Amino acid sequence: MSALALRGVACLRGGRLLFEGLDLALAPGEAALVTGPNGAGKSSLIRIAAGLLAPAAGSVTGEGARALMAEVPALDPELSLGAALRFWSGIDGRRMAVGEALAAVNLADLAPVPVRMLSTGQRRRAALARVVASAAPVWLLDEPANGLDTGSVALLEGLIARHRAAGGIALVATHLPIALPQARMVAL
Ligand SMILES: Nc1ncnc2c1ncn2[C@@H]1O[C@H](COP(=O)(O)OP(=O)(O)OP(=O)(O)O)[C@@H](O)[C@H]1O
Repeated sequence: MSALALRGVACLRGGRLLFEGLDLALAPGEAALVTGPNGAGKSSLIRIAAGLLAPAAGSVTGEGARALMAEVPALDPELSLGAALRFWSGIDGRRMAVGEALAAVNLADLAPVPVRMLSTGQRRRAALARVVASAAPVWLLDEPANGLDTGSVALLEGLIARHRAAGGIALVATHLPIALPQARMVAL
């Protein structure tokens, strides 16, 4: 089961109120697209939903594990891509999921290559593989399309669609166009 609900959420950063009174309820299969100009608070909202940043007001509740794809992928640059992903999936008890996740983002061939040698778009897809491997029902994606070419954006859209079709939830912050059919729009 998956669910994510934000009620009356306000965000204060560095003494500035970025937004307030934000309500959003996502049920299984639903998605929301968070948009807004630079500095509007998109990343902050994703961090609030992840439980990494406390809202100044309101609450975040939900059901199911949440997987965060942050702007900087937390993958050890010195490890091979496969080993770096297995570190995290091992913590989730899902080491076996790495091969399938790498194939899902078209990076299977690069599993032996050190993370530091990956290109910008490959790093982004590697971060996505970490989310896929987690099998968490709630995906929190911060600028997932940054650095992706057209084909990789289509791949990202397909993975989100597959995740939703399986009952997952996606909260996506982006300043680039991403096709998320019937997504709620959250304009900051
Ligand atoms: N740790 C912090 N302390 C104080 N202010 C911060 C902190 N982190 C971010 N901010 C400020 O909060 C505001 C919102 O930042 P955030 O990264 O959430 O915006 P964003 O909408 O994701 O922007 P962008 O489109 O540029 O990525 C910015 O003005 C930023 O300077």
